[in-house]
Amino acid sequence: MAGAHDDLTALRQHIDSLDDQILDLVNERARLAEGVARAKAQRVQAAEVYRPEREAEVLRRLTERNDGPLSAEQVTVLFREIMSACRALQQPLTVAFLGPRGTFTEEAASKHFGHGTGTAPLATIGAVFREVESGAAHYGVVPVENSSEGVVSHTLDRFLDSELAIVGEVELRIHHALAMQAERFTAVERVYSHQQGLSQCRAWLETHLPNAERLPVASTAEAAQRAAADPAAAAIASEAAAGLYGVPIRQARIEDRHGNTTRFLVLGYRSPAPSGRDKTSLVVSSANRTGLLFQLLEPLAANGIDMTRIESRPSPQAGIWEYVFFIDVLGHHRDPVLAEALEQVRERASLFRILGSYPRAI
Ligand SMILES: O=C(O)C(=O)C[C@]1(C(=O)O)C=C[C@@H](O)C=C1
Repeated sequence: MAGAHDDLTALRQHIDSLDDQILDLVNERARLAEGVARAKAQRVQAAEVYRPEREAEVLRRLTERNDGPLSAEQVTVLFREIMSACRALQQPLTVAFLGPRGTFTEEAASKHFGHGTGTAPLATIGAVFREVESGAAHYGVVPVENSSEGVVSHTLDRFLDSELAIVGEVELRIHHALAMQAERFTAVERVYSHQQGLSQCRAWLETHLPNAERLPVASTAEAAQRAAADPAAAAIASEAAAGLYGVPIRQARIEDRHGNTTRFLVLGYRSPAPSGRDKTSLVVSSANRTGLLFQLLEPLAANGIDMTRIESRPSPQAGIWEYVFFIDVLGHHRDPVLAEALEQVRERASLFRILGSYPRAI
């Protein structure tokens, strides 16, 4: 036994000595980041602290170099937090998100910006846009689509009358938990969640709570708040929301589909420089005519551009049955081939706006 104890002591001493080195190195890195901030401040043009393209480059380089035992995901989480702390030394940033606290959007904002960034919950998607437009927040995070439930149309529509750019995207695996005060499912008379939460757990609810009333509310976090106040209610929410509002989790991971993922957009003023693996979002429209969509998209196909998404929405200005198309393609709008293809689309469209080029989600 004495041998095992000695081993443990020696291992911990070794860990202590590595921790000392890590601490010194992280502080040395932070001093360099402060130097970067001073260098940026001397340039009139590019004074922005947050550089999504540089952060993406750092994370990609390190995950490629990593050969474990830490996973690529763990390395990403660690280095996002290191950069978040370095960024906070340069300038404290505020990120508005679709609240209240405990929403998946808050989780997406923390995943992307790390915990060194201040976050502010806003009640609606429109309010997140306004908070960034007014300068009250530096950036905003809003949901845009879910892998099982489709697009969040309000987010797309809001871009039609906003000057804001897309500066990033975040993908988050969504795990829903059933949280409630009661210990037995038979005590549950109603289940609260966001409409998407109720839909994403439909089969589970049919099996386990067939008789409970399903009540959609504004967010999964609000559902957790309601379950905290009502002993006959359950909430479908994140484990974080259940913990935050003090509602016991009775079953974790009740979503019907295991790959359930939501994509969020990061809103800001200026979209970043190329990172090498980017996506570009645009909105286009034109007077309705035969073959319109084909004509608008033809330059993308002809130039070998990969389209990852297209959504059509009724145009708010034009007559009925006129549409605007929200399109995502791979590449940065400054890449010569994509720039040429986009120019050809612009010539064919009556409405054409690049919403932003930004690093693909990591
Ligand atoms: O390289 C920069 O521009 C920095 O400001 C440094 C740093 C980093 O910590 O690596 C911090 C903030 C930026 O978003 C990108 C990277």
